Amino acid sequence: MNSAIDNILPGQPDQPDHPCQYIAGEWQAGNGKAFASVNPANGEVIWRGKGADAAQVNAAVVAARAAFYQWSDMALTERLAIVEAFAAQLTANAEAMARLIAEETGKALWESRTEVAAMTGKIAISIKAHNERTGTVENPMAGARAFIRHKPHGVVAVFGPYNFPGHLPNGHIVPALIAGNTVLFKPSELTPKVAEFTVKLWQQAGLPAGVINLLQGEVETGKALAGHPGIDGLFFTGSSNTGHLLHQQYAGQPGKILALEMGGNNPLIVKDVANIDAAVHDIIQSAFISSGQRCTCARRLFIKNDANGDAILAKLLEATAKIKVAEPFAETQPFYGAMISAKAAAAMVKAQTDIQALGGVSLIELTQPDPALSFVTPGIIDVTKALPLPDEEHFGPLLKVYRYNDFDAAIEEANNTAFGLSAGLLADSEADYQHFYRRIRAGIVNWNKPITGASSAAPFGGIGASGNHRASAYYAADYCAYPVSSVEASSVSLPASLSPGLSI
Ligand SMILES: NC(=O)c1ccc[n+]([C@@H]2O[C@H](COP(=O)([O-])OP(=O)(O)OC[C@H]3O[C@@H](n4cnc5c(N)ncnc54)[C@H](O)[C@@H]3O)[C@@H](O)[C@H]2O)c1
Ligand SMILES: O=CCC[C@H](NC(=O)CCC(=O)O)C(=O)O
Repeated sequence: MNSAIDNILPGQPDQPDHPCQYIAGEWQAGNGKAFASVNPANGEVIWRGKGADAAQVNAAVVAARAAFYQWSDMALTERLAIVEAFAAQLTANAEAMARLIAEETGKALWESRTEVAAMTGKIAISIKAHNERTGTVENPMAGARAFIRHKPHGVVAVFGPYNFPGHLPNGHIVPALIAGNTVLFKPSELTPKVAEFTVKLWQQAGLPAGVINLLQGEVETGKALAGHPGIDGLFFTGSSNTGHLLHQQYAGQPGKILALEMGGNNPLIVKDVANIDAAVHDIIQSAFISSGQRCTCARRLFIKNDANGDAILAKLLEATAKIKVAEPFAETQPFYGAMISAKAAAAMVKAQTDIQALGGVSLIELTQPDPALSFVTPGIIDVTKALPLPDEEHFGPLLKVYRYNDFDAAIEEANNTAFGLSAGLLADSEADYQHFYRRIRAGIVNWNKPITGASSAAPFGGIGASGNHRASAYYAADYCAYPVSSVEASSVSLPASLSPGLSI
């Protein structure tokens, strides 16, 4: 196989019918609806293709099923050699992948590079997690051997979001393959180009035909895959709305494993912090990184109604006004680039207008300078007098500020959400943190650190409307395999004494 990068780059806009589906080890054109990927920073179409129709979804499920025994029967070391070859492909093509992510998502190049690093880092972490969490244990037993082992589910579907088109699907795909599953990958329709490149790297790594299948397309493709009776599990990262639909769809099917990684309406409380610049840094990293397009981003900031709170807010406004927002490839890199689409940017402007109508007072107005493009400047809005607000995730750089007098009341309001992904406290007092930790309900709880930038070496997931108790990242190993308990002896033998009432 030729590893020259020209041979593995994804399709271009002048190839509307290019083979963008990868089924049974063959690239083929989609037979479904045409769709396109747009560079959000300049509005140019960068990729065109046709979605997979129901017959292609079925063919991919059949291919994944056919490949399952070959893949799961392989020695773990053999599977790992291929997964590590994928890591090597990623490393060799890291800059191309980072540029693609920046081009397709609008994410600043510096940050896109960190996404690729997270993808590569995922390999060693997933191998460690597989061995640690789903390895083999032998327990002592007289006259036999007792084992705890783990088996792959079979054929699993992976659904990815647009905001980390490489790293987050990779966070399901890598542990699923290590465990011995075969995979059907349905990426976001907003980022098909990154998905195509990723799967080409798997192909280059020597993954056997059918072990990974790529099904590109819009919502119809997603529905056809999620509803296909031939899959054994579905690992989803995306919005809470879609996750809830899938949860309903999977009701009454206890035999299928469903892992849902969804959004949040994440709180960050600030209380009595001496280092105001550091607090402001952590607030900005929490609220505005990736133009606020991270599931972990702080959406609600609770600031104490005192002189310290006033000083932190004043500095926050000053620093936010200076945040550089620009083209992802700008020579002097911006803090963040474009949002995913002009439509998403306009939705943030509308969210702000709606909150203003409910009594919110903008301290810094979020703006979309050019309605044809996807750039938005960060906004901060005081909602203290606008409560109660709808409990929604606004997936962009709009931070809602609540001024509070009482710490417990602030924690109560922080918990006043159906979501429960990330939460944080910036405070100098450890006793305050211990109290906060005991009361707050979230899957990620940080103290004096940003609430974004979670480690792949830790579990990553939320409660409530944020997830279904199947945390990803380090704990992804858990949902990629099921435990099997075995008692084994090399021959049958009569026990030394028979149970009462039995004679043989
Ligand atoms: N908890 C996490 O780990 C995490 C990480 C990243 C993003 N997110 C969340 O993801 C969201 C942003 O991503 P998004 O807008 O791409 O999510 P989305 O829910 O719109 O799409 C996710 C995937 O689901 C597919 N899909 C959409 N509707 C479907 C349906 N009815 N049936 C089957 N498939 C369907 C899409 O094509 C896509 O592949 C935000 O809410 C964010 O908080 C969560
Ligand atoms: O947008 C949501 C993901 C945000 C990101 N989380 C991770 O990268 C989790 C780690 C992993 O899955 O390996 C963040 O916390 O910024």
